[in-house]
This record gives sequence, structure tokens and C-alpha cells, in this order.
Amino acid sequence: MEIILKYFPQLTERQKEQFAALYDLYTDWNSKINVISRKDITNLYEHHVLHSLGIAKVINFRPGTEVMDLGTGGGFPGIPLAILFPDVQFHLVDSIGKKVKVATEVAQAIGLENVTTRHCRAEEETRKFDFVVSRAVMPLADLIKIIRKNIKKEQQNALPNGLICLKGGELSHEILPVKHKSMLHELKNDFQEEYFDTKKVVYVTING
Ligand SMILES: C[S@@+](CC[C@H](N)C(=O)[O-])C[C@H]1O[C@@H](n2cnc3c(N)ncnc32)[C@H](O)[C@@H]1O
Repeated sequence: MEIILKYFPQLTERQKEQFAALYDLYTDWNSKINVISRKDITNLYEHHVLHSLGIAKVINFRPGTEVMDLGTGGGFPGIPLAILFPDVQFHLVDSIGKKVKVATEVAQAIGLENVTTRHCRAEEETRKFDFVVSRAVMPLADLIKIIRKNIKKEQQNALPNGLICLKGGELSHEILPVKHKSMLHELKNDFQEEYFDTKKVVYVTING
């Protein structure tokens, strides 16, 4: 939990309580429904919560923004972002029902009123959003194909509407087809822990 405060020192008391509550909630839920690799649960704050918040190093969502988390699993990056941006609406979607249940239960347990969840394939979701976020779900080209229909034409943020995903490793090949519409942000410049050495945030503009 200290690691969250290290990089996000301006949190309100409510946000601190909500982040702090995640450890017990995820430890408990993860023992019943696997949403985080069992041996990684002790790294919850660094590998999952802080990693999710890496998106906030690329964009400060304006109040009223609507965001879909595609393939949220147990709620990453959607839940940490919903805590950080209480005035932004997050819609968490996953095709595996029991994972959606974990995300729903965690959001409810910490009183997040800006989160909705849905058990469906993203291909079936027709609602429109300002941004789609995603971590560890599918290759960039497939993501773009699926979410094109979900991006609103009207803009209300400093960055044009589009896709923001958390990726690791070698990306030059994946990014090539959308290079002119994308931005690559290295998280090692924001977070000094070794885990972030290869982690990146990829932003792709989607034209309505
Ligand atoms: C490796 S997990 C990552 C979960 C979460 N984003 C995280 O980082 O912890 C990938 C998730 O994407 C979901 N998924 C894959 N394809 C999907 C699709 N077409 N629509 C919705 N969810 C999908 C899977 O069910 C799975 O929960």
C-alpha cells in the first residue's frame, strides 16, 4: 500500500481506505476464484494496483469521462482507476462470469459508485465510451478491431478518444500498423521498481 502513496501522495482518506481494503478482498476472493496468479498476490500493490495506475501517468481523465475496461478479469486496470478517478464512470467487461463476479464484489465492498460490470464478450458490447482501457487481453490489432464501434465521436479530454492499454516487452512489431496514431509511454520513467523496466502504456487514437 505504501507504494501507492509513494507515487500518488495526494490521495484522500477515502481513497487510501479503498486502496488499503484491496489486499484482504483480493486475497480472499483469489483463494476462491483465480484472478491473480497465486504466487503474485503478495505483489498485489506493485504488480497489479500500481501497474493499473500507470494509465494515470498518460491521461488525467476529466470528470464525466466514460471508460470501458475490456477483459477486466478481477478488475484490472478498472478498479484501481475507479478509486483514483471517482468522478469518472468505468464499465468493466469480461467474458468469464466468475471473474466479473470478483470485480463486482470488490467494487461493491469498497463502495465504488462509479463502476458497472457486465459479463459478455467485448464484441457484444455496443455502448460508447471516451476511452477503452485494457491489460493483458489480446494483441493491439485485435483490440482496435473490436473497440472501434465503442468510441464516441465527441471529445472531452486533453487526449483524443481512443484505446489505452498496458503492455510489456517488445512492442515495435505490434505497434507498427498504427504507429502514426499511437504514443508509447515507458513506465520505467515514472515508477523506479524493476518490475516496470519493460512496462509500457500504449495509447492509440480511434477516429469515431
Ligand atoms: C490475462 S486476463 C487479464 C485480466 C485483467 N485485465 C488483468 O490484467 O488482471 C485476460 C482476460 O480477458 C478476457 N477476455 C479475453 N477476450 C475477451 C473478449 N473478447 N471479451 C471480453 N473479455 C475477454 C478473459 O476472459 C480474461 O479474463
